[in-house]
Amino acid sequence: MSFYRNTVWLVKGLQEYTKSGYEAAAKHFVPADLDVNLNGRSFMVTGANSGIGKAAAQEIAKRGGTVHMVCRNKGRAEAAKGEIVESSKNENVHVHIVDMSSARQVWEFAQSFSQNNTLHVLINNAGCMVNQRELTEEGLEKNFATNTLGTYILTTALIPALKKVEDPRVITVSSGGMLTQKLDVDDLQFEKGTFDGTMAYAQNKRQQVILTERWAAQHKEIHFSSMHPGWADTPAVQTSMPSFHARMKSKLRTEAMGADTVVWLAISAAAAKQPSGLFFQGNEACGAIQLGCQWYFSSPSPLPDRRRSQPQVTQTKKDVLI
Ligand SMILES: NC(=O)c1ccc[n+]([C@@H]2O[C@H](COP(=O)([O-])OP(=O)(O)OC[C@H]3O[C@@H](n4cnc5c(N)ncnc54)[C@H](O)[C@@H]3O)[C@@H](O)[C@H]2O)c1
Repeated sequence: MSFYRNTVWLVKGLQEYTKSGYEAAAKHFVPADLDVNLNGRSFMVTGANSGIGKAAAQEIAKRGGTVHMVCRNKGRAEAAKGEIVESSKNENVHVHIVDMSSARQVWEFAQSFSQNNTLHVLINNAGCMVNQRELTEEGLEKNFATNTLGTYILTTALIPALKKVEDPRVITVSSGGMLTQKLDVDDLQFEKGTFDGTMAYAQNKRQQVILTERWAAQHKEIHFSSMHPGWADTPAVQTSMPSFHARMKSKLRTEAMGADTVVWLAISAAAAKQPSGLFFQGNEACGAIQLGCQWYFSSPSPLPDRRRSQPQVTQTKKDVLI
């Protein structure tokens, strides 16, 4: 990681990925965008038992949508489901136990789900930052297996089901951390050099953004987006980045703030009017990307402010990215 790139990302992140960054951006939001009745629409949220995924599931359930929670741990999933049902008064909340780091489990789940259910929106939210190099039972590096391969298999396996419905969408929760890395396709398993979990995570998040662009190009019937939720106070941040969490705690967004753009992308008519395949940030100025755009983006203009009727759209420059 370049020192300069990291510094730019951190300085702009302090201004824009924090709670105050969210509050400044929220002045331009259009509340009516989220005033949607989701009765009859079905949403799958991976990693829905905590943090951003649970907050997004809650917002969807509150509006009457059917929620399929894809979680690894049955006890935690059922507890979260209970809270969501209680707060939303919506009984259409279902738990599916799947370890997203297991390619076999993800594939088998997606096949059986598609045969028995309808799906309108897939939210790829489950993610991890494992700081030691660990392998899954299938012999894959764990961050890659969870963040990239699990997301890839679930999405591609559900594409036929998504193509059968009206207004299908896929939202992938990436991270602004991906801006610190160019894609490195030569070492997807992080076998070379000293292992760095933060770098592996940033590579995976970059891979999710590029997959989103590729899916959008290949499957025009489906609306794809990737996004950065800002810096939110969630279990992942507390456990995987304890010193960052300790320093930033008072500045971090709430889980609901982190989920806000996910929900907007998943349910609003305004989001569906955006071109498919873009990367969104949850706040207005998207300055880290703007500064990073010398390397990553073809135009110095901001990424779409998701609540404006006439957003500026910035496309990624693939030759620079790759
Ligand atoms: N919180 C932030 O500041 C922040 C910033 C950028 C991106 N993100 C992204 O947001 C997403 C949600 O993270 P969060 O911050 O809410 O943390 P979180 O820990 O609350 O949520 C992560 C979820 O993923 C699930 N998960 C992890 N590995 C899994 C596996 N193998 N199988 C099934 N589920 C698995 C966890 O159980 C949990 O429910 C992640 O993709 C993360 O990378 C978060």
